[in-house]
Amino acid sequence: MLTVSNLTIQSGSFQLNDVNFEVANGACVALMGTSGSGKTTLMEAICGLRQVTQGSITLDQINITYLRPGERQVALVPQDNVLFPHLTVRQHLSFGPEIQRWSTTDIAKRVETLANELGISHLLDRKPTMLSGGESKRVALGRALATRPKLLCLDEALTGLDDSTHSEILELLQHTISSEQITTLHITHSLREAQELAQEVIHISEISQPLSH
Ligand SMILES: Nc1ncnc2c1ncn2[C@@H]1O[C@H](COP(=O)(O)OP(=O)(O)OP(=O)(O)O)[C@@H](O)[C@H]1O
Repeated sequence: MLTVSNLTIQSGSFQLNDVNFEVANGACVALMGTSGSGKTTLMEAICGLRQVTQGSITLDQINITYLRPGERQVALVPQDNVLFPHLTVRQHLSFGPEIQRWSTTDIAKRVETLANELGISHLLDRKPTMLSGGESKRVALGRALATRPKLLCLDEALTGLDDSTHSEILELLQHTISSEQITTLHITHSLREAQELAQEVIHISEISQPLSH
């Protein structure tokens, strides 16, 4: 379970005050709110990419507030995927497990499982420039899930896809979240998308104190 308690984040002149919410194990919560209300700032703090000034973030009862990003077991899929241009799809899927020094056999097994689950087995030797938007999204998701993180953070990860690719990736996410049994926090501006993917929709204005600039 993800528990965010009394969290305050200062980012330049922007402040997010006293944020409180939970995501139950294996559940998907959609985080909504107006543009500039601090959704990405909050997600980045959970991932360890922004410092917090007060409060705590716990994941399965472990206080991760001050851990380095790589120690948190939290994975992020940003809107623009940010794939590594020089790495193949296989290398993207192996990236996290290699950093965590998994055995070669375990890495090969995990890559095979994920590639099957995400429908990218035929793309394993390609580099990002040879992938479509939907294929790139599958790879970004695979890279995020490779080390079996406890929490998956999706920051407008479905924005910018054409209608049919959007439906295809939404379905894939529903399937993957349930088969990997992963706790998920999903930022979106689409209520329909939020309702289709998440069991609960929360608005940042409801879980924080009024913003001050
Ligand atoms: N590095 C920074 N320094 C100062 N202010 C920043 C910085 N990054 C973001 N902000 C400001 O912080 C506020 C929150 O931004 P954030 O990206 O978290 O909002 P958001 O809710 O995710 O917006 P959107 O829905 O448009 O993506 C905005 O007012 C933004 O201008």
